[in-house]
Amino acid sequence: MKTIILAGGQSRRMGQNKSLMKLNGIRLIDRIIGECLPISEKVILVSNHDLDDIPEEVLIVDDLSQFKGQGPLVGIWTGLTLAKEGACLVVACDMPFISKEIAQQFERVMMEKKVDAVIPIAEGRMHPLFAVYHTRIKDQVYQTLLNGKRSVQSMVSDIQVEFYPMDEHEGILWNMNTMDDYVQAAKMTDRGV
Ligand SMILES: Nc1nc2c(ncn2[C@@H]2O[C@H](COP(=O)(O)OP(=O)(O)OP(=O)(O)O)[C@@H](O)[C@H]2O)c(=O)[nH]1
Repeated sequence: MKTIILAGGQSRRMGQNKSLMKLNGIRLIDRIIGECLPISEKVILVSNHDLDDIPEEVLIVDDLSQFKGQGPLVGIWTGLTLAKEGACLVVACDMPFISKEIAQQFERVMMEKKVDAVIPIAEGRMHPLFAVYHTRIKDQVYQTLLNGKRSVQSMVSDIQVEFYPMDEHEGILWNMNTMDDYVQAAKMTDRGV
């Protein structure tokens, strides 16, 4: 499996680049790369920002196309295009507690059910920014962007999706948008920030 890490957002609600904030002394982006590298034949980091000290095996790119910076769906399309073939784990850089074992589970389900995507669902809400997508949907994603739609949810209705229930592991899907979220995330780790 390949991995696409989305880190090209503006972090307006946080007021600073979320991917560089530290938990347990480790930048969020490094936590995510560290979790994904062992299960990935290739890691594509779609960032739009200057990032230092990223492992050399990670491919760092900006969003491709005229839609650069217009949301996570643009980053997904960029990653799927560069990945070329096969299953791709998509991960947002603001999800500190993602699990490589669960990601591998998504991939297994994709193979078994022969679907375009496996997306976790918890308490009735889907979490499309920690999910596995097949590269074969990239033209549909581009068409969604051309149609003026930017939400990942709007693309999901056009593809074959298997939803993966995660009510018991909801913490894995937790994401950080605000300073309050960051304080809470720090409490959930051993040594805080
Ligand atoms: N490549 C890429 N990633 C993006 C883009 N917009 C958001 N992301 C990433 O998608 C994930 C979810 O982003 P959001 O929290 O919705 O948006 P954000 O811009 O980071 O934050 P806000 O400005 O507070 O909405 C994060 O990992 C972002 O870095 C984009 O235009 N391109």
